[in-house]
Amino acid sequence: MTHGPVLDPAGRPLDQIRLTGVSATGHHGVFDHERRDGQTFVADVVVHLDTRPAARGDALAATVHYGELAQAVSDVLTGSPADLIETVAERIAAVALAHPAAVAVDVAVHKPSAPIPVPFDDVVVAVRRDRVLAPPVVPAGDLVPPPEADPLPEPVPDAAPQTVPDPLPDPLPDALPDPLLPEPVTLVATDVHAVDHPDRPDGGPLRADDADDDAVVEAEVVEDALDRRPAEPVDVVLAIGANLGAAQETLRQAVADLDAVPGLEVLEVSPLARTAAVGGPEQPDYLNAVLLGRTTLAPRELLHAVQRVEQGHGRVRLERWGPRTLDVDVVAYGTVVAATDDLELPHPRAHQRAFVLAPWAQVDPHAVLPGLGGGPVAALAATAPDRAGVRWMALDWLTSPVTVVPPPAPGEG
Ligand SMILES: Nc1ncnc2c1ncn2[C@@H]1O[C@H](COP(=O)(O)OP(=O)(O)OP(=O)(O)O)[C@@H](O)[C@H]1O
Ligand SMILES: Nc1nc2c(c(=O)[nH]1)N=C(CO)CN2
Repeated sequence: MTHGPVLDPAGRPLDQIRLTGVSATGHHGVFDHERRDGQTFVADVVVHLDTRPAARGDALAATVHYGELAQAVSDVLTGSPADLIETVAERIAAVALAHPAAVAVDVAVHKPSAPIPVPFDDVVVAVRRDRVLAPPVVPAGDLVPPPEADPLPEPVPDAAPQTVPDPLPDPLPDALPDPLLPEPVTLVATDVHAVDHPDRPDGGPLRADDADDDAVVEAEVVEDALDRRPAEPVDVVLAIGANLGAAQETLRQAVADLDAVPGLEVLEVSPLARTAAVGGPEQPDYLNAVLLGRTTLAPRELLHAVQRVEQGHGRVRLERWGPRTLDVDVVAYGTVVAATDDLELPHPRAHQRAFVLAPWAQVDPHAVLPGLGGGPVAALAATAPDRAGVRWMALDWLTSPVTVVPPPAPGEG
């Protein structure tokens, strides 16, 4: 394989477990005869890891069991047919990275009998994947049991510059227009002032006495800059998650529901991640995804719109961080930084949540989370405390006719 070493955080090459020449008959390919007749596929896998913890305790559990790895690789080769050996390579990478000790993996898939009309020796697709540049597919067939909660080796975002996406973002456009607020502004508490309100017939400031005369006005109408619509559409990032019911189907529907919100357009949808629940009670794994969109709604209007979508899917709030049919968070609204009683931007916990950051980095590798604690999303994903809980990503989850990730079973995870 032509990839160089993967380095540890101190810049030293990591150890490797090399498994070469695993061969099996598979049915991958775009031609009917390939699907029908099958042919030989061969895989080479190099797992990059620190083998010292295993050697220190002479403990198989602390390393990657090469026998199990070989079986899993063979299962992918013989498993559900894919058109491309690129897809097969990603599935194998996903299997290898399911081992908590694996920091990165090189996979080569050979197809020596490929239907190529000229004499040739071999054709190979070779990929390197790690926990930042994660495989965008789930392995075919059953999920490998989730890894035990062993401590992960230290992340190596700085250590493998040849493979990990550049943690420095592309320069931000100079004039990232923030039509709402001239500069990123921190609103420390609800900042009460009247603003022009788009819903008021005269467009003027909304006042408490705008309410129906017969209605009992119990609360003062309090508005702040987060109620103001932007002069131009603003880029937004939404995170969706679910771990109750038919989670994948709910998330698919939620994407459609959000796109149907007047004033909100969904532009990109991340791969679907299966993630261990973070915080709260014992609960099933989540399915999570991130949507990139554009809105003409005010931030608080957007919050209320996403909350209506949650409610439409039977969301009930019983306990903090409890299981839910659907959660939709506003992760970022342009570059606005604000903290009010009901809305914080960016979302106050987004910077530490791999279940948000990892899918976001997949759909936008150069994304930057604004605000204090923000930074390049791919780099934040690589160090987020729950990064080991991000188990699989499925690329085609919106369109695939079948469930690409088995719905989490109650108590599982
Ligand atoms: N950026 C934001 N996106 C969504 N909700 C927010 C945001 N900032 C503040 N909130 C407030 O958080 C409240 C609780 O939201 P929710 O019930 O979805 O929390 P949660 O999903 O259990 O936990 P977490 O907020 O940690 O994701 C909402 O009623 C909302 O007013
Ligand atoms: N894996 C995962 N864990 C969570 C999630 C979530 O979406 N995914 N949402 C939470 C509250 O929003 C709390 N914990």
